[in-house]
Amino acid sequence: MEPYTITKEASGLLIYTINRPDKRNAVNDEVMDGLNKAISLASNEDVKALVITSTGDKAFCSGGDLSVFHLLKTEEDAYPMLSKMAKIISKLLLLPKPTIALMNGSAVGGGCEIATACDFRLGRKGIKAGFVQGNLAITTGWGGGTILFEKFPSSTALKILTDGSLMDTDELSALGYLDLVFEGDPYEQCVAFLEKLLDKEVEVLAAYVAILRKKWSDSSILERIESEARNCAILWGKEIHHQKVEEFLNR
Ligand SMILES: CC[C@H](C(=O)O)C(=O)SCCNC(=O)CCNC(=O)[C@H](O)C(C)(C)COP(=O)(O)OP(=O)(O)OC[C@H]1O[C@@H](n2cnc3c(N)ncnc32)[C@H](O)[C@@H]1OP(=O)(O)O
Repeated sequence: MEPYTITKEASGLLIYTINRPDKRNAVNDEVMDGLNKAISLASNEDVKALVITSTGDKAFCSGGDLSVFHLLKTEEDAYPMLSKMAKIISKLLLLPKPTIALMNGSAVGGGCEIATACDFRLGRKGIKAGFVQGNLAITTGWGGGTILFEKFPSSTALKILTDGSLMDTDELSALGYLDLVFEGDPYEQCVAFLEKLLDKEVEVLAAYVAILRKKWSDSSILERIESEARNCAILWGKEIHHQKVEEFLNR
């Protein structure tokens, strides 16, 4: 089974689908590489927006693949993986096209980091989402914390990160984290949400998005994201993190 698919729709949408439902659509190196490829393809002039979603209805993305990444023991082991995905999420954040996280299932850990980097988040009724990294004695490491502080009031972002809890769609909507809570077919709901956007010329969409991207590219956000990855790597190398991951894997 392919770990991801990339499809171009006649509507102008480019759809990146994580296809690892047996692992709750956890991110491994192949998923990272696929996302990087989709982001590059989204720059093509016939693409109006990039949608990130996944297979099944249990999980949008459960973050880093713990069955693989738990083998990374030291800061030096972990940093290359964290920095690789942080660079991809930075590229997603600054993509000169609108981006949509179509959350067909729960988003946990790095799954929330991917969703937070998108311009819009559409969540299926009944899903949950949470930045659980703190429960694993690490922080976000792919840029999600930096971006959350960029997009939300600092007290809201700090509460979400330090709580580390899974929030339901009512809580996520109250925080302004979800732009739509939907029922029914995710793709149909996504197209309906984007109906007016998809009716605009790609140059108009790109020009509006450029205003937003410039705000970030003028700041030091890329350096701040890299610093987040480095600090996460330091925590990653500590024994308490490995104990917490073992607890999950042996639950
Ligand atoms: C890498 C760092 C990155 C970062 O932010 O920097 C991170 O993402 S750190 C956070 C890593 N993610 C997690 O801690 C989430 C772990 N998963 C869960 O909490 C749950 O699985 C959940 C809530 C996503 C779904 O719960 P549900 O009850 O629906 O499913 P199960 O827990 O029974 O899991 C089913 C199946 O999937 C495997 N699985 C789930 N998540 C992961 C994962 N992140 N990596 C690898 N495998 C995962 C789980 O082991 C089960 O497999 P099975 O073989 O059936 O035991």
